[in-house]
Amino acid sequence: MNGSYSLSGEESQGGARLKESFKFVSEKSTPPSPTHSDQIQPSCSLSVSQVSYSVSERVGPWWDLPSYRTRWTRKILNDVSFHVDSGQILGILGNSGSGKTTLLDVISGRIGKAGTLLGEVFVNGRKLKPDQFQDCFSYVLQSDNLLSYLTVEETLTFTAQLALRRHSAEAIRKKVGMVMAELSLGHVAHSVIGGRIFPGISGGERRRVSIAGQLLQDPKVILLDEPTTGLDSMTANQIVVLLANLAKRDRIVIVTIHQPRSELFRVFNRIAIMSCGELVFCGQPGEMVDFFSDQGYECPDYCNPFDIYVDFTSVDTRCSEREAATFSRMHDIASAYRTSGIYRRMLGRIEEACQLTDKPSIPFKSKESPSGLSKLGVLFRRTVRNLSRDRMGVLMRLSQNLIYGLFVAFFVMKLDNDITKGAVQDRIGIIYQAMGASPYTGMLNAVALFPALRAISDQESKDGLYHKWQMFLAYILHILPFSIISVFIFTSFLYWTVGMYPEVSRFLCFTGVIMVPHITGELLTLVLMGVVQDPNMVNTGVALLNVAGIMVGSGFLRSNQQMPTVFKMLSYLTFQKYGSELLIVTEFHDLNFTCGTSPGPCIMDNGDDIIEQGYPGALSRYTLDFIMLYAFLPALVLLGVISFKNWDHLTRR
Ligand SMILES: Nc1ncnc2c1ncn2[C@@H]1O[C@H](COP(=O)(O)OP(=O)(O)OP(=O)(O)O)[C@@H](O)[C@H]1O
Repeated sequence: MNGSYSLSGEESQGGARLKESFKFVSEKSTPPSPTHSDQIQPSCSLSVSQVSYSVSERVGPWWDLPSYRTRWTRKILNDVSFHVDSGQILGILGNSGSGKTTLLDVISGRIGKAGTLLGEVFVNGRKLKPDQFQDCFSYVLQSDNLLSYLTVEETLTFTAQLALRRHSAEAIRKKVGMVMAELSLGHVAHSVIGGRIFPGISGGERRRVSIAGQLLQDPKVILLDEPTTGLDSMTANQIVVLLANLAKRDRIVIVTIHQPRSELFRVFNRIAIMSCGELVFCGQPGEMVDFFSDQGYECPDYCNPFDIYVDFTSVDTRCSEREAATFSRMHDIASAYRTSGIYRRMLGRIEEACQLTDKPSIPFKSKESPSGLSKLGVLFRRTVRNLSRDRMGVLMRLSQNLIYGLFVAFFVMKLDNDITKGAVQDRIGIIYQAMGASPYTGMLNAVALFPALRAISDQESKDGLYHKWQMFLAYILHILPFSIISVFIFTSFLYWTVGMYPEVSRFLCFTGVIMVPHITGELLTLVLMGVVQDPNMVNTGVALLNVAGIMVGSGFLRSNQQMPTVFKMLSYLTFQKYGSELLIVTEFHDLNFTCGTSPGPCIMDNGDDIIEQGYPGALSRYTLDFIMLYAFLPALVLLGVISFKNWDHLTRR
């Protein structure tokens, strides 16, 4: 080879050196000199030493019982070690499933407890304790979790308010301005992020906002999982160059990347290649060319070295012969790397960092987190601002109960006091509908709005900004005014249109009762979302619970006195029992009926007879029923806090 790699664009200092190193390959000359960043005394170092991660998996699917019962241990990471200093950007390459994300999860301390983790992570030669990972690394996930209706500046300002306590509003504004300038976001500062159904900033800008959110806490080590996925090649390049510039400002940047363009070869200070959970190479770009050439795997002219070296080290599983051959090649390359000077030098640097007598302290992210109450306030304001800008969402929220009320009113028209004209049946029908349907509207709201917020809180809670239960509480606080107004609109229309008991105090009681099933439907959905990820499953669960509650508790399908004891006992656990009893009393107490033109006395001429027949003693339990009904709200809030607080600890993989 005659040093003929086609690296287009103007040559930087590193680029010139790189070209040289390509020539070295063909001439089998001395290894390349260290890069500029290697010569500066680093202020921070990250060493990953002999990290292995394995999980125990079932061999077959659940419908094949014998294999399902058998387990095998799968090694996802195998003895991975590397060392990076501040000022450097490390690019981790590898084919899909090679373990790149798992490696970042391990480094950032987010791997969970499902598998067995061996090895150590050192920062500045100091071994990190489990509770220190979160405070040390910033992690930008593959997908951007941002609130669609906020502007770029608002997004970053709220993040800053969650992360930084001792900063005044002016200091936060300055900090946000600086970070936006660093990431070239000034021109979109007042643009909304955007979502699936309305346009906002571009994909590349969204990525930069995600990165900017992390920079607000001044991390020394930033990990990014495939930040260029889904971006066009030019934008992807710009992102990597930007990350390299971030690294130059005394940070460590580690980035996993698929198919980088060949120009980026000179941008990375270190390149690692992963295959089947092993680090088959980790070194400087020039060293990589030399190493692969020495093994007999030269990169042909005009080819992208990234693609070629990843291909050489990937295992092709399309057929068993190819798999055996490519696995053996990968194994040979990995073994050669482990016996190479590059690997020895890297181990030497880890040892050096760990043996320093005067080790610098661990550079934690800015930990001036505000008090729990302040965080709740920021989360509440952020949620309100985001959701209140969703015009359709707000309109639907406020009108959904009313639309439902229109159906009922149109169907019933006007209530009569004549028993022969359905005076009792129509009233019970309306009460049944109002009790039975209100939880569903609440449930639909939660399923439509909460998953996006939960995704954000998943990420931000792992970043240490707040706890998930705080986001849950902020969401509940934000729904209260909406729920109150929406139910009030519904009951005002229905109550007076169909002609229920014409007394304002009873109307208010009716509204007060209907409020609870509506909010309970939403709360129950949120509580289940704390433990179940799939919103469809939550939907089904809440719907079934509501059906069961109305069946057992309301007394409409079967009289409470006739129910078997077990159902009677269960009915006390349903809000429908207290709500239905209250609505029956509110409507029927002291209501006089007529019996049309039939001769003789009415079988029932007062609503109190209905109450005594179906709900004996309900009149005297009126206040107690109200207390019991409203007790469901704090109980569910408490359950939600517990579920959001604890479920993660139990289920983290
Ligand atoms: N907890 C787990 N249990 C079982 N298998 C797992 C677990 N975590 C990861 N894996 C498996 O480990 C392998 C590596 O996954 P990982 O996501 O780290 O790969 P990757 O290199 O990031 O892939 P991609 O580039 O496609 O994102 C995959 O085959 C994945 O299915």
